[in-house]
Amino acid sequence: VGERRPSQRVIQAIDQFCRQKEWAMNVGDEKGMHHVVNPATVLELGTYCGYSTLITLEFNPHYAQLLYESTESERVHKPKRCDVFFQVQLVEEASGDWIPKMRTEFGVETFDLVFLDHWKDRYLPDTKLLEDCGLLRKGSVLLADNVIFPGTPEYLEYVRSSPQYESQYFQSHLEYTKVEDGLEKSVYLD
Ligand SMILES: CCc1ncnc2c1ncn2[C@@H]1O[C@H](/C=C/CNC(=O)c2cc(-c3ccc(F)cc3)cc(O)c2O)[C@@H](O)[C@H]1O
Ligand SMILES: [Mg+2]
Repeated sequence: VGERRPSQRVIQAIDQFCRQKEWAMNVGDEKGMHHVVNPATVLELGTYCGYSTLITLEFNPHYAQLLYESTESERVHKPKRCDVFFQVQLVEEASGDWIPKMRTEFGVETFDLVFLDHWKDRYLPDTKLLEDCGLLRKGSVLLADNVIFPGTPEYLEYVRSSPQYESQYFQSHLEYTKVEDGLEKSVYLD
């Protein structure tokens, strides 16, 4: 998705390294989102090392630098209005601070897909923030990693009990392991 994200060879190298040498918290090659959605405007919460990305929010400068190096994406501090399709836009800020600015700074009306993979206790507050900022539309998809392990119980309870979402669990395994984990896909019904 987008010619600027790390090449498939980089992804394969990351997977091989994490399987054979040192585990890391990438969504991984088994869970991956390719079989779940086909988005246009994507927000990722928690870049980590840029394994999966389009507009991505990352507040740790070390991880942000990793993405710049691996995708030549421009260092975005004051992002101009831009066509977010097929571009990597990294915002080195906390999601809670920047979600309210998405429309004015990026000209984003609504997101087709939000991939939640940052601190697990931020999934629910950031989802509510996206709703309050009007950044979700009928059909927007929230895709959440780690809903079983490490687990996001409050978020899961919310999207599964709220009449505003149609939720579906895609069972898989914690990246590079045999531990159960999975992705929760929640479609916003508005
Ligand atoms: C403040 C809001 C906010 N704004 C912007 N950036 C933010 C942010 N909050 C966090 N970040 C950045 O996102 C990334 C964090 C990701 C957090 N992910 C897991 O904790 C995780 C853990 C396991 C696991 C743990 C323990 C085990 F034993 C096994 C597996 C497995 C997984 O797949 C996991 O995703 C880092 O780059 C943060 O700098
Ligand atoms: Mg994860």
